[in-house]
Order: sequence, then structure tokens, then C-alpha cells
Amino acid sequence: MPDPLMSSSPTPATPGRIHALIPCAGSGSRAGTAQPKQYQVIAGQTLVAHTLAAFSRVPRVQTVMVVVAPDDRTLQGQPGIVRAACGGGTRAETVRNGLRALREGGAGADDWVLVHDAARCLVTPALIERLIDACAHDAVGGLLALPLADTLKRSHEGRVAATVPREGHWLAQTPQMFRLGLLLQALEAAGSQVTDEASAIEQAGHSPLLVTGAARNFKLTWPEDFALAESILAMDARTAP
Ligand SMILES: Nc1ccn([C@@H]2O[C@H](COP(=O)(O)OP(=O)(O)OP(=O)(O)O)[C@@H](O)[C@H]2O)c(=O)n1
Ligand SMILES: C[C@](O)(CO)[C@H](O)COP(=O)(O)O
Repeated sequence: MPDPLMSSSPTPATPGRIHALIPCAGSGSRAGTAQPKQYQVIAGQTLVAHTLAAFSRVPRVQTVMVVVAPDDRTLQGQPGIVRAACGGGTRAETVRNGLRALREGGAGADDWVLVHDAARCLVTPALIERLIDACAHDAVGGLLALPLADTLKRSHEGRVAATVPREGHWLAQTPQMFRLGLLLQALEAAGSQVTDEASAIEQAGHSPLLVTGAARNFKLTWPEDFALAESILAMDARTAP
């Protein structure tokens, strides 16, 4: 009987394989778009299509799984993409359900998983490779992140309460790369409110590796982000070999 969570199975797993898991079940409320933001079209393709294309261009990634909401009818029959319609009410739930689907599809507890927001559609194969190269021999795994470039303020009721030393502060990006078994266990223990995979791994007592990401790998969140992303993609197209 086919697995109801999945439209097709990922490649059979051997220890150390690498899978990508793309949470794509959010509503994009801050973006103010008529449909969930991951389905907005920029530079001729939806955000999620740009994201999936980047992962599909990394040969070391064996499985690319996209996790959509249960009532979502999109992204069916995409060559090379495993679709799981088991998105949850929070990003953490979506990722947890997707990890379970990967496991049920044959991925091993020791396999690596790269979790990446569908909405970070400017990720590049080179950035994905950078994270894999840094983490593949690490005991814990890690994430792309950016050291703060600006002065950091803490606020109280709309006014500055303090200037916080920025040294040692990073902005978490995705992908975030951990062993499937460890990550699933950590997310199950952490509950549905953690905002990234690294937080769950930290709560489990580990210290993820910080790997320098890139400004272009921002998460499209606000209405003005779409035009910025589109202009970066247009520049890519002009400078492509
Ligand atoms: N229940 C959820 C919530 C978020 N996501 C995904 O997680 C990524 C990052 O989340 P975010 O940018 O916060 O997206 P939304 O939750 O959709 O946006 P908002 O908070 O503005 O509603 C997105 O690719 C989004 O589709 C998900 O798969 N399932
Ligand atoms: C995972 C994440 O992209 C790391 O910066 C981010 O936390 C997801 O966004 P959300 O607004 O917290 O869902």
C-alpha cells in the first residue's frame, strides 16, 4: 500500500546520504500576497520553484522533498521532487512531519538532512555546497548564518533601552544540516514553537556549527522583498556564463 504521506519514495538510504527538506506550508501572512508567498511568481517562476531548482543542481543531494499543506494541490508530478502533503500549523510541525515522511520513505537515522525555507528562494548551489562541505564531517551539523553588520539595539515600548554588543551575534539562515535521527528526536522534544532546527538541536544539548551564509540568501517576508529578489535574479541572468 503506498504511503499516504508521499506521492513517491525517496531513494533508498545508506548511512551518510544527504536529503533536502523544504517546508512549504506557510501562509505568508506578513507578505500581504493573495496566495501563500511561496507561490508568488518572480523572474518567471514561483519562489518555491527557484528554491527546488537550486537543490536539484547539487549532485550530492539525493532526495529533494517539499512539504506542502494537506489541502494544497500544487507541485504534483514534479520530476525529481518528492512531495509530502503533511505540512503542520507551525514551521516546526511541518519539518517534523516531513522528517517522519522521509524516515517512512526509507531514509536512515544517520542520513543528513538539509532543511531549507521554500521562501529563501535566492539560495545558490554554491551556498548549499559550502554548508555540506563544512558539516559533512562534523559531529553535530550546522547552519548558514550571517554575523551582524549593524549596531544592535534592544527596545522598550518603541524606544531604545540598550545598545547590545554585536560581537558573537549571528542571524540564522537556512539550509540547516543535521542527522535525520538526531533532528527528529530534538524536534519531537522541543515542541512546535521552535523557529529553526538549530534551536531544537541546542535544546538537546548540542552546539551547531555556524557557517557563513550570504546576504542574498534572505527569507522573503515583507511585500518589498519580492522586487528586491526579482532584481537579484535579473542580475544573475545578466551575469550568467
Ligand atoms: N506552518 C508552516 C509555517 C511556515 N512554513 C514554511 O517555513 C518557511 C519560513 O517561514 P516564514 O517565512 O515565517 O513563512 P510563513 O509562516 O509562511 O510567513 P508568515 O509568518 O509571514 O505568515 C516558509 O517557506 C514557509 O512556507 C511551513 O512550511 N509551515
Ligand atoms: C528558519 C529561519 O529561516 C531562520 O532564520 C526562520 O526562523 C524562519 O522564519 P519564522 O518567521 O521564524 O518562521
